[in-house]
Amino acid sequence: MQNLIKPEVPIAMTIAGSDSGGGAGIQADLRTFAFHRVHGTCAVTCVTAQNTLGVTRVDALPSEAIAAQIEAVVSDMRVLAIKTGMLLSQDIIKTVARKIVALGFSNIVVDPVMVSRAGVQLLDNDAINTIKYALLPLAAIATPNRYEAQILSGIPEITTLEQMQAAAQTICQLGCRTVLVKGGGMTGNLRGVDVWFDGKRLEVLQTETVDTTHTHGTGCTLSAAIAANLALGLPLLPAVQAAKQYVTQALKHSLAIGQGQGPVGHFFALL
Ligand SMILES: Nc1ncnc2c1ncn2[C@@H]1O[C@H](COP(=O)(O)OP(=O)(O)OP(=O)(O)O)[C@@H](O)[C@H]1O
Ligand SMILES: Cc1ncc(COP(=O)(O)O)c(N)n1
Repeated sequence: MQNLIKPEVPIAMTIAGSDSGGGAGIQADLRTFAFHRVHGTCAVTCVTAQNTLGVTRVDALPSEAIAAQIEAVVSDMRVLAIKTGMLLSQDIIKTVARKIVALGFSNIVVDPVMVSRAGVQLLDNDAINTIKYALLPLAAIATPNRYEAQILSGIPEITTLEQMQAAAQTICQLGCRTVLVKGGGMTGNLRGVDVWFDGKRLEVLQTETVDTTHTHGTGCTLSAAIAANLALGLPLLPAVQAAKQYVTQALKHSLAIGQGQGPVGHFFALL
């Protein structure tokens, strides 16, 4: 039988939390990597008890356990891109940042998970500052949502395209190579419009607005798809553009499962 997995299959890693409901976090990231034919590895940072209605409990793993997972993978496999997701505590963020520095990785996608789409702050202020000053400067791209962009840029309320663009420019000054301010949480005709900035060039990324409430996991899926595309060798902007197309398709095939916000459909091409 033909061996379908090529020995040179690209490898990516997600450093993120587990979502028991399977819609976001590690579960969404690994499905996204698989869709892109990228071998997915992971370091689990925390375990959430979560479903389509929300999170009922979060348990963090010890920082040493997270560092050991990263070490086990990178000491054995050639990881080409990493994405970070829910890092939960200042201690975990510092551990992950130290590991990234020590390994000298550059294809780092930082999804600065701090505030849910509903606007609920998930991290304390010390942890937020550590993301801002220790992790973001290591990022090839940071992907804040509307609320995270408000915190990172200091713009109190982002409601217009001009404010998204100003936020992207300010966040870039924190030291990340590029930034994508995501517009899933915007309203009206800005819903689903993202702004990308690389220090010089501002791009507005728009596909189509998908009219669905089943949007759980869009942020995780987008950042994982960017990491997969970087592992596949795409330059930054094309990696983001392709990832946005993927999320749009996944949203169009989102799953109306559970009683709340269902997840996006990662494997639409197989349906
Ligand atoms: N209804 C939609 N139609 C089209 N694109 C969307 C829609 N909702 C979100 N997106 C896109 O999904 C991607 C993720 O952005 P979003 O702002 O939803 O991130 P997030 O808030 O981190 O995600 P989550 O809601 O999962 O926490 C962005 O590219 C955004 O434009
Ligand atoms: C474990 C975990 N990580 C991240 C998110 C946010 O996900 P998203 O912003 O994609 O909805 C989540 N709900 N659960």
